[in-house]
Order: sequence, then C-alpha cells, then structure tokens
Amino acid sequence: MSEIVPQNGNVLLTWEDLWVTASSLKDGNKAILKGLTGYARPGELLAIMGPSGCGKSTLLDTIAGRLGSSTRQSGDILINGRKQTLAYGTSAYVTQEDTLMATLTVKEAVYYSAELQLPNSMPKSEKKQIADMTMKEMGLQDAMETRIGGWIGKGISGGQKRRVSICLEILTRRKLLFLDEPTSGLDSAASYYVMKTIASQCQGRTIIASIHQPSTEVFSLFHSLCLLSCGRTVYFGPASAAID
Ligand SMILES: Nc1ncnc2c1ncn2[C@@H]1O[C@H](COP(=O)(O)OP(=O)(O)OP(=O)(O)O)[C@@H](O)[C@H]1O
Repeated sequence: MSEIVPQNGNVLLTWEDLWVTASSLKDGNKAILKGLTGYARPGELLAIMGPSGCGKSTLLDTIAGRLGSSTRQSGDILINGRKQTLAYGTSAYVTQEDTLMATLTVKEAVYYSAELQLPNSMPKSEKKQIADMTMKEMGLQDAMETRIGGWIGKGISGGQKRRVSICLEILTRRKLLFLDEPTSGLDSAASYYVMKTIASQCQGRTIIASIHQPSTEVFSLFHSLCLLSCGRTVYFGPASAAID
C-alpha cells in the first residue's frame, strides 16, 4: 500500500505494527493496542468497530496523532507512504464528547466556526452559504435558532448536539476526517441520515469513524472495516466481505 501515492493532496494513511501501552501504578504496563496494521484510503469510509474497551478510540487517537502523554506508542504511521506530519489544515477530528458553547444558537455556533475556519480570502456570503448547506445536510434546519444549552438551561437535544459537533468539523471539507462515535445518542433513523451524509463526502477524502453497534443500514455505508477485539485486529478488509 505504501507505494501508492495519491494525487491532489489526497491522503493515504497507513499504520504498521502499532503498539500502544499505558502505564499505571496499580496495573503496571498494560498494552491497549497490540501490533495493529491497516490503512485508510482516499475515497473511502473506514469503520473501526468492536466491543466497548477494545481500543477503537485509542486507535483513532493514535493514527490522528492525538494520543495522550500517559501512553507510549511504537510502530509506524505513514502518510502517503512516508513518515511525515500532516500539513496544517489537512485533517479534522470529531471527538466523542460535544464541547459546544451553551449560550450560542446552532446558527451562531456554525457561522462563527465557518468564519474562523474557512479561508480569509473567502467572501462572508460564501462562508454563510457553506454553513447553511452543512446545517441542512446534518438535518439541523429546525434547530438553527435554538440555543445549544447546557449549564444555562435546556437547549437542543443530545442527538442535535452530536450533529452540531459533526457540522462544525465537516464545514471545511478537510482531506482527512476522524470521527469518534459520530452516532452516539442518535436514534437509528438519525444515525443513518448522518452517516449517509458523511459517506457521501468521501470523494477525494479519507474518512475514518469509530462506531459501536451500527444498524445494518449504517453498516452498508462503510467501504472498509477494521474490527478489533481486545486490542488486536480480528478483521481488516472490505466491509461487504466481513459477514463471511
Ligand atoms: N490513558 C490510558 N491509561 C490507561 N488505560 C487506558 C488509557 N486509555 C485507554 N485505556 C484503556 O484501554 C482500553 C481501550 O480504551 P478505548 O477508549 O480505546 O476503547 P473503545 O473501544 O473506544 O471503548 P468505547 O467503545 O467504550 O468507547 C480500555 O480498557 C481503557 O480503559
């Protein structure tokens, strides 16, 4: 895989013999990821699946370069076949927790993010257009004027917060997108809607999502699957062939 170099700024991400170890006073050294190898290709949605605690978030954090200092890692993470850091603005990461400003309305949060993240050279009207389109794609039209809420009082629902978090990160259409449990808190219809929107944006982009118990409909949207169990890869390949 590492010999194929994608064009147009597209990203082929490869990880080889990846080990992650956490050390604690109580348990000593504990291996969380045990020699994982895999890849994520442009134009594809790769799902990382497996039971709770198997290492999905840790794998996502490691390949996204966000691993905390309490852990040690070894193995190679290659970008287009080389050990290199991603250029600024190449990737986006949707975390498992929604960290949103409670006092803003959905529209204010998305407009603000568009203003900050999209290039300075882009006219304000175009930024607004992109923000409006992305909110629509995430099914947030009816919640646009509602406060996000939180400590200030009830606002949008938990599922809507999840969709706002995704909306803020997909605005910029970065070449590499990581999503940690994008469908948590969403019902099955909303999960499908959100994942279908994400899958529809794969053209020229590499998308990796950790996901817990997807429905059959959501599963059918995945191109590739990395199935983990106890920190090891038990399946890596086309999602459609995984059933066998
Ligand atoms: N920094 C750390 N120190 C110690 N143990 C850790 C650390 N990070 C993760 N772990 C442990 O590693 C294992 C894998 O955690 P991880 O969050 O990657 O699992 P997951 O598959 O994403 O789980 P879930 O689906 O519940 O979110 C868990 O047992 C977790 O407690």
